[in-house]
Amino acid sequence: MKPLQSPACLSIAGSDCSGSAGIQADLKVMQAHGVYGMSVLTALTSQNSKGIDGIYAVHPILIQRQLDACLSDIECDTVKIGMLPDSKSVVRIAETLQRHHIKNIVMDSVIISSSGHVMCEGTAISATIKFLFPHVLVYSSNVMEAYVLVQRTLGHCPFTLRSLEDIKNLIMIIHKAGPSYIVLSGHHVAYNDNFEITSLPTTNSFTVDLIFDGENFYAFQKPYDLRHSVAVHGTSCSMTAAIASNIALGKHPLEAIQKAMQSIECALLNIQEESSSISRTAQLFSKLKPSSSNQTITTRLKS
Ligand SMILES: Cc1ncc(COP(=O)(O)O)c(N)n1
Repeated sequence: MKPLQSPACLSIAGSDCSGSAGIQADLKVMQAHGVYGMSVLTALTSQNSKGIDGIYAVHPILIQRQLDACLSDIECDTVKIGMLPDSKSVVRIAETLQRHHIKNIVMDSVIISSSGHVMCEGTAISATIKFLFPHVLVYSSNVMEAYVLVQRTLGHCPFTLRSLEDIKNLIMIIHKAGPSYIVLSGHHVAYNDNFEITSLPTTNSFTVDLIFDGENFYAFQKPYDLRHSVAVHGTSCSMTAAIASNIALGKHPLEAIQKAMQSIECALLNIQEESSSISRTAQLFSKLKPSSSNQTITTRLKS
């Protein structure tokens, strides 16, 4: 049988020893998409579904060496970036990705975990905006982290978030900092019929996920569901890894984002059905698209 040439994705992220977020989630999602996954570890964490109790950052030089080891050897179609613990790592990563002419960068801002733990130094956020954002193709975030990012970009957020229009303005500010496509998950923000944010959701309230491509907004409205208002551990990592995998498979960024959103929706529905067990979004990807194939998969080595 002729070997199948597999697209390759590199994840730059922290380790979640419990296997739900970070590098471990990314590799599971890439595998489920039939994409060859590589990993550059930025930090070790001790965590599980209940919370994080330790973070140990990898030295920036070792981060750079991991990157060079992968990128000098294997053709890489997409790079996915997650947890970046400090500014020195950000600068090294930005410099190394440019040196290797990496074009498709998909970024998830890992600022505060779903369990409420701070995941990076404040200076890492500023360095990300300055050194990485100008090269980012797709930036994926939730409303809260996007707000923190805008505060860091401008020194303050010039408006209070009261309506969907305010959220769109937030996205426009981020777009000016570099990313070509922005996807903002709004699962924990409830709107009323006038598209105003409400802190007292009713059965008529709804949520909106937004995509911006530099010209148009694409809004995906769905009923507000209290169960979705609490982020499931590892969902944002899985979403970004799915976008990166879809782009590696040759999809246009808009299609890649929408496909990833649909996969996450399906995964979250499965989680509701499996309410007695621990929810792992990344694991549920394997149910959506089994990657079992007897064919040999090869990666393209650099000459
Ligand atoms: C290594 C690592 N990277 C990212 C997250 C964020 O994921 P979540 O917000 O779902 O906890 C995490 N908890 N751990």
